[in-house]
Amino acid sequence: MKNTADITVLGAGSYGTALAISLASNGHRTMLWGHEPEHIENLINDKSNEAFLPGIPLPDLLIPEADLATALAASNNVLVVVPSHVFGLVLNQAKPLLRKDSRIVWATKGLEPETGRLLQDVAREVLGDEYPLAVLSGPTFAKELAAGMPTAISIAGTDPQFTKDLVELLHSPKRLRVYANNDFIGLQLGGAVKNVIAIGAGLSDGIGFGANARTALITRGLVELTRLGEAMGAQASTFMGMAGLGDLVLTCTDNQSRNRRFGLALGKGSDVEAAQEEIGQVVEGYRNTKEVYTLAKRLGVEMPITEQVYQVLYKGKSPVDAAKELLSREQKSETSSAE
Ligand SMILES: NC(=O)C1=CN([C@@H]2O[C@H](COP(=O)(O)OP(=O)(O)OC[C@H]3O[C@@H](n4cnc5c(N)ncnc54)[C@H](OP(=O)(O)O)[C@@H]3O)[C@@H](O)[C@H]2O)C=CC1
Ligand SMILES: O=C(CO)COP(=O)(O)O
Repeated sequence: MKNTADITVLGAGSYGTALAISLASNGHRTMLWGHEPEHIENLINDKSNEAFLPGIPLPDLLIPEADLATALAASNNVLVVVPSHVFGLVLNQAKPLLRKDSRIVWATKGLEPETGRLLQDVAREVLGDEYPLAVLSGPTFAKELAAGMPTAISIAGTDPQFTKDLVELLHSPKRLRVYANNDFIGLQLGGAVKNVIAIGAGLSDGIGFGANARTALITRGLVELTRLGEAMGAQASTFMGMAGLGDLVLTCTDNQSRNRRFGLALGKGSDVEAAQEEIGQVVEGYRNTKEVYTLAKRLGVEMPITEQVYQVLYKGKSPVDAAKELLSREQKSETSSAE
């Protein structure tokens, strides 16, 4: 009993801990693995994750664990919540330790660094075809989820039984509403592209533009995301849900979003390094902008907001010039799908 769990979470940062708190609060024994033994020691001693979610108590059913083998042996349900740039690395570490009946779900939002591949492709390459896979995506700030504030999220995967079991584990009538979705690609893509658009919204607000500009960025960001999604085989309707419109509105409008705060700092004149340092946690959109931009170019998909965010982050363009360029684009029809 001591070393068994209903689910194991890999990644003891803000979101991994928030999801583990949520699962344990639902009455499920939840093991939370982190790669830094000292950090895990602190979780055990403090009964909270002071580094990432200060002041929020860890439920008794949440068991911090520093040994990856122990964590993976404890349960067949494995929820990966590490940043996208170490997603492949962590899966490679996990692979020899997985159980035969392991099932893998991730809440990581992003694409593989450099290649821009979806995380499902990384998972398949590392783990082969035998393990059921799933993804969680949607508008969920870790702090609110951990505090038990009402939240809704979407889930999709390769195996209907796994998806159903995950809904059972995560769903809570009081705190967390979980929507099953059948668009595995769309949910992954929504979580990656919204990071880029949130940086764009932050840039716009940082420059001093107002609600009109922010809302236009959200709306046209949704159009870009949908275009890219359709080119990759996702369903357009997915992007009107939690993982599209939902996450865009959340991260483009609220300063809990690190991507938005990163954009804000740049719009106010900080350089990339200083802005990242100021935030001190993962800013997925920084890397993801390059990957989404490259992916869009490869597929011939027009993504003007992503293109301008890319120019600011990687080509030294000033945020004001990027905004001017977006505004001075040729006239378009809003209703034509090609525009
Ligand atoms: N926070 C949020 O509100 C939400 C986050 N997400 C997504 O969840 C993912 C994780 O983000 P989040 O928890 O917020 O990030 P944080 O920056 O809060 O935490 C990241 C955690 O990952 C750990 N980590 C880094 N490298 C490794 C590694 N090689 N092996 C194991 N662990 C590692 C970090 O450890 P260390 O501190 O030692 O580097 C840290 O504990 C991201 O893809 C993010 O987009 C999705 C929805 C909401
Ligand atoms: O994904 C998130 C909310 O859904 C968290 O957003 P940030 O990574 O921008 O903080």
